[in-house]
Amino acid sequence: MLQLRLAATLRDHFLPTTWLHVLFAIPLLVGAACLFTWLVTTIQFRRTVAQIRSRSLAASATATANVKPIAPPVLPYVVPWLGSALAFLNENPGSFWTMLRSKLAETGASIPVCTILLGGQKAHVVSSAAAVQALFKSKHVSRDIFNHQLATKALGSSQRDAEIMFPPTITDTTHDQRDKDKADKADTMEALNHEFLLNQSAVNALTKSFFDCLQREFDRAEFDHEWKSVHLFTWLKRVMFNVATTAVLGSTILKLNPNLAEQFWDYEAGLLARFYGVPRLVKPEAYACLDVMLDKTQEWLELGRDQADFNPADDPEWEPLFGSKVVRARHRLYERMGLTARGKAAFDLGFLFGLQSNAVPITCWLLAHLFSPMTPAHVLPKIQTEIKAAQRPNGEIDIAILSSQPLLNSALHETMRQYVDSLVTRQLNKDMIIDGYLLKKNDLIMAPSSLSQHDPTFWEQEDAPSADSWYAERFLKHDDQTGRDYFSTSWTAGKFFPFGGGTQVCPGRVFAKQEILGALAAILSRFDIKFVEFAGTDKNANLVGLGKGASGFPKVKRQYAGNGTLKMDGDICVQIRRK
Ligand code: HEM
Repeated sequence: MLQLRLAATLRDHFLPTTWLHVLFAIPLLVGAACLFTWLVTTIQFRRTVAQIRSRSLAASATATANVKPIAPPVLPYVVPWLGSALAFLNENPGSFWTMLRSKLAETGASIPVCTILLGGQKAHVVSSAAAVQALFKSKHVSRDIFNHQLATKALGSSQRDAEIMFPPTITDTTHDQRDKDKADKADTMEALNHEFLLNQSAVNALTKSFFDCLQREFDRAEFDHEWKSVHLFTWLKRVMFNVATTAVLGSTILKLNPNLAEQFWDYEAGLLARFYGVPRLVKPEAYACLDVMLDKTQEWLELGRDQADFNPADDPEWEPLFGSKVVRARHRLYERMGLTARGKAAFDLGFLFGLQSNAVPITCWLLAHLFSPMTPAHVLPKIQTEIKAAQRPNGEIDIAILSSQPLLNSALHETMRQYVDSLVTRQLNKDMIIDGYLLKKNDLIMAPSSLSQHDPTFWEQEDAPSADSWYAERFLKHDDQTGRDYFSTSWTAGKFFPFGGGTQVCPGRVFAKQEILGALAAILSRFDIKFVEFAGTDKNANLVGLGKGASGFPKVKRQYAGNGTLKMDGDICVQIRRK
């Protein structure tokens, strides 16, 4: 009634009849198109689910898995072409995957692969252990499109530099081609990462530099033998960032840009907004520091070029200008590749992202849980005992012993399970069958860590605590013969992959574990720390006390799905003194 009256008023006073019809027809048509899309996609979804159900009944009746592959169900959507893009692009961490999980659970069928439409692009989301493992093993997937988009949109490189840095992956090759590829591979980033990041002696050298710098920072810290109140993570986040940067990239980059630590967390928080092409107007903060950081990084690279220090004669484990061997090797490779100065700076910042964006927040979350009054009281003392067992008589930490401590490892892996939110994304270079589903060439395939790492049907087996809660002992198994607990992840294959998987699994994973455990051990062995209360930020971004109750425990910051480890919104206030 109201609409009709409004139409009559508009017609009589303002608009000619034809315009009025158009004005009212547009929203009606859009609404009808959306309703139609929702109906069609819902019917299609239900039909595929029914097919999946009858397929699994047939398979179990004949006791064979030999069933004809079908296309996965497509999650119903309302807006044509856009599909689930708007829901996917929300900044409430984990919510899209929780919605997807409950939609699939409602069907009552087991659906290990489901397709979502993201702005015209089909993406197959895999969640069963078998499907994720098949993805990691496949030789017919690559990260080419993802890498190019990352380089040009998120890191700020030119198209040309992105093409040089990420040449197209060749997956179907002849014998000759394969031999040629092998020879070419010797001079790639992958080979470089193996030599300078994954090789155990390289990792140990990086860890040693990290420890040396940490030692100096801790000696410099303004803590005495008297108790002092501090917000632990505000202090630690900066210390760890500067120490890891110095150990890996050298101290000069920080001298040239003393605000790198602050700029970095804005750059980091905006990475996926830039990657998804969210306009500057909508999210100016995501772009604000990119140019400044690129300029400063370029300045640092130019200093190196002038001083010709990419190739120091004795290639030391560490020197101030470019830090570690891995960074100097990267710069020599950039030169051979012919990257522009801007491109080199963009990829160095990308490397800094890899180095910092997960290890620092994981260390903070781990400490937050260890000091939280909600964590059972035996956990922290047990971890302190394990750290003590790894201390040499002179107080130094033996990293090999530290890395083999069961509870410490379990707590670290539980923290990664809980907080790493990465989106392993590949494109299909060929039609592929995964876990009985037919996936088409050129589609995307995604393994969201959050979906698998929070799956209650897997993590809550044998009465284990809720998949959404932090449980220090989750990765401990009991050995009846020795009567001891040991740490194990072998039972989690395909369900726990904080470092991604396949040929592009994180090359920094070995160093990351040593760095996090080493930082934790160094803090707990050098300082006495007493938990006072949780802290949160008020409207003016000042830290305020929130008491000791569960509601004060730090929240996760808003971020897009897959932006790496969730960032902490909050802190803990502690009393600290030197031992
Ligand atoms: C807890 C700490 C860390 C986590 C959870 C983590 C996670 C990841 C993930 C999920 C990927 C993508 C893998 C894929 O697509 O399958 C990745 C890539 C990468 N990470 Fe890490 N990472 C961590 C620490 C580090 C550290 C300390 C470094 C550097 C020393 C590093 C360097 C890199 C690099 C260079 C890549 C890109 C590799 C490529 O392009 O193929 N990461 N990381």
